[in-house]
Amino acid sequence: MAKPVSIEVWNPNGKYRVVSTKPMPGTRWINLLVQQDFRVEICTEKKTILSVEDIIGLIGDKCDGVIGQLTEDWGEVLFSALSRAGGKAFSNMAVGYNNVDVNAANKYGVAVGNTPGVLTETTAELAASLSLAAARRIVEADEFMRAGLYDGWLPHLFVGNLLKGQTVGVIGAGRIGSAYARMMVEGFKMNLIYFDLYQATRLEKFVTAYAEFLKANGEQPVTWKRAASMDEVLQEADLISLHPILDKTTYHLVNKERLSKMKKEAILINCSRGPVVDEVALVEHLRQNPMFRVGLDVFEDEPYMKPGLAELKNAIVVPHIASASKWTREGMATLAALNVLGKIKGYPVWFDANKVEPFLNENAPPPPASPSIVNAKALGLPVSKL
Ligand SMILES: NC(=O)c1ccc[n+]([C@@H]2O[C@H](COP(=O)([O-])OP(=O)(O)OC[C@H]3O[C@@H](n4cnc5c(N)ncnc54)[C@H](O)[C@@H]3O)[C@@H](O)[C@H]2O)c1
Ligand SMILES: O=C(O)[C@H](O)CO
Repeated sequence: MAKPVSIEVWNPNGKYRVVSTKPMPGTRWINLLVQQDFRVEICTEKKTILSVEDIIGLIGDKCDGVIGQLTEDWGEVLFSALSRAGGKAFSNMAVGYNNVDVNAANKYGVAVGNTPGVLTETTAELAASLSLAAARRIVEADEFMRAGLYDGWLPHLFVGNLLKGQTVGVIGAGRIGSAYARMMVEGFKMNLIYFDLYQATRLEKFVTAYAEFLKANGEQPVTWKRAASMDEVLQEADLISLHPILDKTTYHLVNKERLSKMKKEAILINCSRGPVVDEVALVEHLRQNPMFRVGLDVFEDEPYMKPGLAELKNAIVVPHIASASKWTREGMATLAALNVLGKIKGYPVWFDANKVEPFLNENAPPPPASPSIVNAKALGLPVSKL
């Protein structure tokens, strides 16, 4: 028997019932649902990570849709509970959906939404921040100052790496990986090497055009290369940032063997998902190679870190905040709510999940569509022609 959980209710007499497993930033997402006759229930439980049992309690006997979080285990048990309650729609408030068993959702005919398009630049900016912080040893230097250890300028004090002219490696050059690559190439004039299963044509065109611009201005042009293998990136790059999705093919993509292929003074950044890196092997590698540095936003067993990581000076660790800008988080909440709203109202799926601007315009009603449903094809859902 599921325990009762505390909730906040908006529009108690609404025709449709939608549950959000967490309070989400902004109020637009609530207003949009309320305007369309939805009763909105928001779980206000203090506990950060809700269990499957907690969520079954929230779903109850009648529930049309749920907005959930990447910390929750959306599998067979939850989708069957949602389906029994008459539910048709679920949306993660996240672009990544490795916490969702999409096959189970398909089995119960539940649409699964995610929130691409609003996280790209914000997440890439955090990866760039970690890159600079690691290259210039900013966290170590900050701790040193606060500890009262600074007693005057010294030629060797906190010497780090110059990024200009070095090579940035991107593994997974999709939306975020490409945005990060552009920032590092354009901002710091780094050369690019990337590995992805698909060609990043727009990124390649951008770097080519930027190289021509630099050359025309009498500056050293930047270069780019699509690597034939991931190992090529590991061997050649001075700074490597991981941006693939997490699935069976990317689990422990960076392991002991691959770490050993990287330059001794390389920097590794992970703003994708923790299990993409074998964190035990990483801790050992950081111990053995004090000049190797990492910047991590995500961890293998979140919210925990593997033993030893927290003590290492050559690691910068932040708590999964890559998407934490106000605009992005409010946008994620809006897109997640509209995914669920659209499916329940019988709207089609938006024609391009990467072009979500019309849904974010606060001065106009959103298009009558679900912005991004990952199993639209499997469920045979119609696509908007707008
Ligand atoms: N830390 C955070 O807060 C945060 C924020 C946003 C996204 N993310 C994570 O970042 C991921 C990527 O987001 P995105 O919007 O750029 O997605 P995306 O789908 O646009 O890009 C992912 C890229 O990874 C590539 N890829 C897949 N398997 C690969 C493999 N085996 N080797 C190399 N490349 C591979 C794909 O071809 C694709 O180009 C999300 O799935 C999510 O897990 C994390
Ligand atoms: O996948 C996502 O959207 C992120 O991890 C949230 O920050």
